[in-house]
Amino acid sequence: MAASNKSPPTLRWGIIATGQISSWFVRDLSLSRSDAKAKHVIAAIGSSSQEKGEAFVKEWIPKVDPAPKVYAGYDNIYNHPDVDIVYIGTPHGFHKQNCLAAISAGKHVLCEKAFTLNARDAKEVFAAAKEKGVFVMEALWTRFFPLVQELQHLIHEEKVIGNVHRVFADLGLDQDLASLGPESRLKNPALGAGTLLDVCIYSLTWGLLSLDRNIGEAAEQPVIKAVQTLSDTIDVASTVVLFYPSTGRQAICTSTAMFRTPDVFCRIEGSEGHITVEGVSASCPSAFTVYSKGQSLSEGKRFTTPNPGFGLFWEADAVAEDIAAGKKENTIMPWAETVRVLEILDEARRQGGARFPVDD
Ligand SMILES: NC(=O)C1=CN([C@@H]2O[C@H](COP(=O)(O)OP(=O)(O)OC[C@H]3O[C@@H](n4cnc5c(N)ncnc54)[C@H](OP(=O)(O)O)[C@@H]3O)[C@@H](O)[C@H]2O)C=CC1
Ligand SMILES: O=C1OC[C@@H](O)[C@H](O)[C@H]1O
Repeated sequence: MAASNKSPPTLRWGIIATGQISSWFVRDLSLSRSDAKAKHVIAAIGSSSQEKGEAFVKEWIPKVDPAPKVYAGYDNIYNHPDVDIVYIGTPHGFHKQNCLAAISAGKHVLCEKAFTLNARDAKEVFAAAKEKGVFVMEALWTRFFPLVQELQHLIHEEKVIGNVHRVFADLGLDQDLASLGPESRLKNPALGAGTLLDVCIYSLTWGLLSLDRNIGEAAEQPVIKAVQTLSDTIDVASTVVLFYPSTGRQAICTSTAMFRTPDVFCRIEGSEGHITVEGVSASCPSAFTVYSKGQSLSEGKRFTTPNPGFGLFWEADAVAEDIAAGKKENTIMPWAETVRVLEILDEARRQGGARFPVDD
């Protein structure tokens, strides 16, 4: 095949919010990578205050040249002439309004997980995006890790462990919620607090991706069984069981705010063996090991791929390629998949009892 001489696309980002995930995201955008599939320009940053925005640039991307323009408030980002796409790193409860504002200004959007507080709101955002003709994606970064792509290939195409029948996936954090004020995004139900939207979404991702090669509308819809441990109205622990009646396969997807999950956070069991997945958390896998039936711990085959940053640049590259190709949604995280996952989360909260004011 002839080598392509097309240069990688350039995407100009406007960042709203300067919290933890935005800091990781801009750091990853600014990485120098020989295999980058896109050139990322951090054009502008919007924060609750000018000082906070400037401190963020100084701390996280001091060497980016030219330095991004910093603004107090988010409106300047939505309307910025040098911004192609708005990255939304606010708490869950603001995602819908931030997305709608960016879309209304004609910008593409990459919005952090959980995309909205419920499936109804996500559908509203996608309807607005469709009408405006812009690209929108939920930043479910884990799905874009080459390691996760490789794992899906080995499970579903090569069937390295035969037929998968059971999955355990956990994301637990020791969050010391008692020390946080009621306004914290981890405590305030109006912001979508609770482990379900914050971290169980990753455990669910492992269950869904391991048990079905299809996503979105093509996926088999599992039966959902859920329980939640509540503190006031937010969940401090959730267990969501996915049950696929066609074959009886099941996933046990869990989260907690009271205990940090050890490195091995997921086990995928099949008729011919099993796979363990490890990493700092289910959001950020670093390796997996495939064991054929009967193999001991030392006999498994370990897979790993280098991650020179936090691992957020893979989704950013995918977005840039999609936008350059004129696409409005991404095939790894299409709109229907975001809605499907939120419908599962809605059902888990209906059964488990966690409520958000927006539900009423
Ligand atoms: N932390 C993580 O590891 C990851 C988080 N995410 C997702 O990213 C989103 C943000 O999470 P994270 O970065 O941890 O959150 P942080 O609390 O660290 O940051 C959120 C930022 O949102 C802005 N903001 C606007 N209004 C409010 C408000 N009322 N309360 C708090 N913050 C507000 C603030 O930025 P400013 O003052 O600049 O406007 C704030 O710094 C969530 O959807 C989360 O699920 C995704 C992957 C990983
Ligand atoms: O997405 C996330 O992953 C890691 C957690 O620390 C964080 O609370 C969450 O938002």
